[in-house]
Amino acid sequence: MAEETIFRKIINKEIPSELLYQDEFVTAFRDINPQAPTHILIIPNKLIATANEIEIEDELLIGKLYTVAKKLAKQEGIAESGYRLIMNCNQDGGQEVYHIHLHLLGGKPLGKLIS
Ligand SMILES: CCNC(=O)OC[C@H]1O[C@@H](n2cnc3c(=O)[nH]c(N)nc32)[C@H](O)[C@@H]1O
Repeated sequence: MAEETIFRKIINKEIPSELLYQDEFVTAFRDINPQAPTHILIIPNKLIATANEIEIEDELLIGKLYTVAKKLAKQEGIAESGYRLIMNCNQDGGQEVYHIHLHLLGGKPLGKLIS
């Protein structure tokens, strides 16, 4: 069984964070070390360690991360200007917290990721 991370404490509101969204399936909060004017993490309340652990029964849940991201992008006023959605997986992908999270980045030109 995958190990719980700091994100469990954020989901449970045991540590302070700016919760932007929470329902029974998904929680979203601002990144503690923002890499853009808008940098939000959107995570499933269910612990899934990495993208490699996403199973067929998680498909609707994963889709929900994107519909919450869309809502937040609109709320942040970056829907039209544009934003980036990233999920890192494991070491080479730069994953640091092993509870999958979708990064929503925007608020400035982000440039080409892979030129
Ligand atoms: C670097 C990309 N790879 C990755 O795994 O991202 C993990 C992301 O989670 C962020 N983060 C870590 N601890 C906390 C915390 O206690 N609170 C908050 N609000 N964000 C946190 C960290 O800044 C990083 O962007």
